[in-house]
Amino acid sequence: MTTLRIAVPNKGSLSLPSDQLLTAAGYRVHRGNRELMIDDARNDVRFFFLRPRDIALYVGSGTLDAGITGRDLLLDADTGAEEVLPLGYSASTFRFAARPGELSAIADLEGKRVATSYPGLVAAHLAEHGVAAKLVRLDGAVETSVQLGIADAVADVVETGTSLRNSGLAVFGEPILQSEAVLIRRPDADEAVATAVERVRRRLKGVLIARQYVMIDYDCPTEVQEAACALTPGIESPTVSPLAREGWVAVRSLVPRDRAPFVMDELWEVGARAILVTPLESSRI
Ligand SMILES: Nc1ncnc2c1ncn2[C@@H]1O[C@H](COP(=O)(O)OP(=O)(O)OP(=O)(O)O)[C@@H](O)[C@H]1O
Ligand SMILES: O=P(O)(O)OC[C@H]1O[C@H](OP(=O)(O)OP(=O)(O)O)[C@H](O)[C@@H]1O
Ligand SMILES: [Mg+2]
Repeated sequence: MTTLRIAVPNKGSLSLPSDQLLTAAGYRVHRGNRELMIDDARNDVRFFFLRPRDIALYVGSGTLDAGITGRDLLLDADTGAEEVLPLGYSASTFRFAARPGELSAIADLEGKRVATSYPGLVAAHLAEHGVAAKLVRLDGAVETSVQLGIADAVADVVETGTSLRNSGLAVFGEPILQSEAVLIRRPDADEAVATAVERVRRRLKGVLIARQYVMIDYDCPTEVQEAACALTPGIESPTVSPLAREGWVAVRSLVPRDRAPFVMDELWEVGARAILVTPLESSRI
């Protein structure tokens, strides 16, 4: 059997949530001594801890089979690695910003200097819009470049907007990209690798579903069963079982965690009783 080779971010905002997700999915990624590589023999996986920016390169070239990185980093590297599952954390928007009022649309960047750590992504976006601008490639703290006079605008990751505000900049134009952590895989994998990557994808997806959903159980009279099930359609379909009590059924379904209190109110109002909500440990859907 082939040992799957998976790249995991070794630092930055992707690192901790990636470790937590993999651990919840049953993998052993704990690095007691900042190891660069860990063998998880039980799962037949070898994890490589790499800079998030480099992960798409390793996976795109087929050196590694799969990895976790940011969608923005994946597109910036443009290596042929494929996104197979959005992971929900390290979410951000990729935006243009300049001094408030100076620029208002992407076309205004014509002939201007744009600082960024994501030159591949920004060059592709500008070319798509037919805008010729000069890219200034920086490693980080991109927001400061306008104040220091080496750029007229920036293109950067925005989460809360605090970094932009602190540098006296404001976003303009349409967002370039919505980013989040993603599971990626190599192109042209053989069947054994493709199957093993699919197993990882299913495990991670199972944890994400368990985090997003809760199990709801309730009893209701058969005459309101349809109305109640409409409130709890589940992912596929609710499970309906007969109750010993004549004219009643028991229903079990998944509901989005943040909707659960509202669904409970609505179920009660249509006549459901004994409504119970239970968290999920994991799932395979
Ligand atoms: N403030 C943030 N909020 C959410 N996601 C972020 C934030 N900063 C960076 N990211 C995401 O993290 C990934 C960038 O990884 P990177 O290695 O740059 O992490 P970092 O936290 O910026 O660490 P560093 O720049 O110190 O290496 C990208 O996918 C980016 O969208
Ligand atoms: O909208 P905000 O909540 O302020 O977050 C966005 C900032 O976070 C990241 O910076 P990071 O701390 O990684 O520093 P860097 O620019 O050196 O990468 C990103 O590059 C932005 O600067
Ligand atoms: Mg950064």
